Amino acid sequence: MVLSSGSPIPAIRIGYGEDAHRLAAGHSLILGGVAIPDAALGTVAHSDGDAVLHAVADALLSGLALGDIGDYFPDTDPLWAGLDSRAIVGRVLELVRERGYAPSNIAVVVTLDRPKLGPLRSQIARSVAELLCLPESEVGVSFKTSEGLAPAHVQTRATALLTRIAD
Ligand SMILES: Nc1ccn([C@@H]2O[C@H](COP(=O)(O)O)[C@@H](O)[C@H]2O)c(=O)n1
Ligand SMILES: C[C@@]1(CO)OP(=O)(O)OP(=O)(O)OC[C@H]1O
Repeated sequence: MVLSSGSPIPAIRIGYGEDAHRLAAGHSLILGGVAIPDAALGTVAHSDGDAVLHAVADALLSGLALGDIGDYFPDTDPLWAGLDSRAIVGRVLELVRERGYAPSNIAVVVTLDRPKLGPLRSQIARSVAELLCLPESEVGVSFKTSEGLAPAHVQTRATALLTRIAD
């Protein structure tokens, strides 16, 4: 199979996504589909504010030049208020598969000062992996602090490797 340009359809494609949310008291903190216990601050967002899943979804979309989640779930649409971000990933996975690709592995970096997330690494990786129908071993999750530079802020970055599964 070739593209209209005459180039072969790529067997693998790389995607990259980011997200950031302000943190405030009285909001929940959900990362990768996991509700973080004992978080003093949570994300201020239109949806459930899951910055890990937003970055992962954007990474998948960008790998196929399909825009970003705001194109599919505008934050001006009341329909998406409080949206469970697992639904965003589910829809994005459908779009990826419709184009003949599937995610092979994902790497996520979360920059957050508190709480310490290391003890939840496996739970978050497993949750993201389940959403993408991947083994846990294919989802890498790293945590960083901002060294106190952004204590009321969560920042996420994700890369996705997409592999062609159909012509
Ligand atoms: N919310 C976080 C942030 C970081 N960690 C872990 O702490 C270690 C040191 O982080 P630095 O930003 O100071 O390099 C690192 O091993 C992180 O995994 C964490 O568990 N939770
Ligand atoms: C998820 C959406 C839609 O509810 O809103 P937010 O929760 O504010 O999150 P953001 O990362 O700004 O992505 C835009 C929107 O698609």
